[in-house]
Amino acid sequence: MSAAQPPRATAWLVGVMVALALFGNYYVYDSIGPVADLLQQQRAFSDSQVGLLNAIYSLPNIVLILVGGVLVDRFGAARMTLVTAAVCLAGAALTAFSPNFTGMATGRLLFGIGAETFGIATLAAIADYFGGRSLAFAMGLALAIGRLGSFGADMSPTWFSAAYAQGWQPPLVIATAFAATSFAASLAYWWADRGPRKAGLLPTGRTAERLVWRDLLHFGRAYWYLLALCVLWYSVILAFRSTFSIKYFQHTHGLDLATAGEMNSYVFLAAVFATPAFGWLCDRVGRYAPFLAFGTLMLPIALAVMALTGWSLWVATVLIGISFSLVPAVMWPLASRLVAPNRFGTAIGLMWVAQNAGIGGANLFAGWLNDSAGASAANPAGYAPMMAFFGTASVLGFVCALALWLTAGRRRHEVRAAASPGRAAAG
Ligand SMILES: N[C@@H](Cc1c[nH]cn1)C(=O)NCC(=O)O
Repeated sequence: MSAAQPPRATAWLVGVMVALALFGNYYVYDSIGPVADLLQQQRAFSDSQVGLLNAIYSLPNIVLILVGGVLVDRFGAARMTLVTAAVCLAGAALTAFSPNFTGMATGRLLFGIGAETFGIATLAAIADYFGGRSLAFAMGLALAIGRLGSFGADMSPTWFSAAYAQGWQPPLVIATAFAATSFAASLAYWWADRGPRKAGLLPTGRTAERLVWRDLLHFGRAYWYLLALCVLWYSVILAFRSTFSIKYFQHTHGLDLATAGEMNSYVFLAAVFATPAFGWLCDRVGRYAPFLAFGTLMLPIALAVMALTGWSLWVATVLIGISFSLVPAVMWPLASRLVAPNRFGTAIGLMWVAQNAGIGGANLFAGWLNDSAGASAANPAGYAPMMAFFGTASVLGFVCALALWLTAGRRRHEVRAAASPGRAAAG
């Protein structure tokens, strides 16, 4: 980090541009769930095909996200944000305008190739401008605006009901317009970044984020618990919330599309406010692992409430909302405490590789389970295997959180790690 920093006003301007770019990107990410039922009715897509439209986002990133991190280090956050936003826009357009499933799937593939590296580039952008001052809060806020995009996608059947009345395509054209907004914001960020970068006010190289291949697997036990938890928790929450939950609410709880989308969206809306608030709270209290364990426990309880009781969907929605706000708010700062600072990039890259494999696999497996059991409005019991799968994975995630707590998350570990980041890895 250079001693001089960009002016605060410039930092916040860049923060706003990056947050806007994330908003559009997360809207597109979550744009498939609301049209899942329409794709089945109008284009006769199976659940496996719908699952594949989201899985194919994750699958290339099992490898590419490692390359993406290196490219961000080499070419800088602004350029990579711009380039990847353009790739995402092309992918969203291809998804919306393709006449067949293969074209749509190719569009989602392209979007996925751009979007995960875009995620790293935007984190790096915030680190460039807020390193050493309000970094966690700024990252929490940017993530929160991204969640607002996910909320918008879920609310879209209500907000853009006329578009949905015309069929599956107009909602995806709207998603393309949001991808264009994301590209425009990335362009504005790239433009605003030129001055401070030329003036030498930004880091010239992020060696701490560079991948060191020979060190790739040399992390402490606690890190591996966190990685396993990241895979299990994100696989359940994203495969369920972003792909199958709206359909599940429609078919098993008798909600119409707009109400099901709204119900799903409240999880994201809660996260908009709660994610930065929980991050702030953990920083104040100085404890992470207990909050993480609590957040992960909420997920299996929510799934059990949905699958096994006749309770209002509100109960499960509140529980998932807590989990979805708390776990990401704690996971990324905790990761920085579990590994040495100069290996943080490698650690996140590896976590996202495994996370993408998990999300892709969970989407495919859940779609296959639904198809095999004939899950539909006429056969709501057919969703039971999918819920059992998600329930089991989320319980295993909680077990990993407990193991992490015992290994490196006791008060003495966390106090020591605060004094010297990365030391908890030894615990
Ligand atoms: N690797 C991303 C996956 C993602 C989730 N939503 C959009 N992309 C990630 O983990 N991001 C952090 C997050 O919690 O959104």
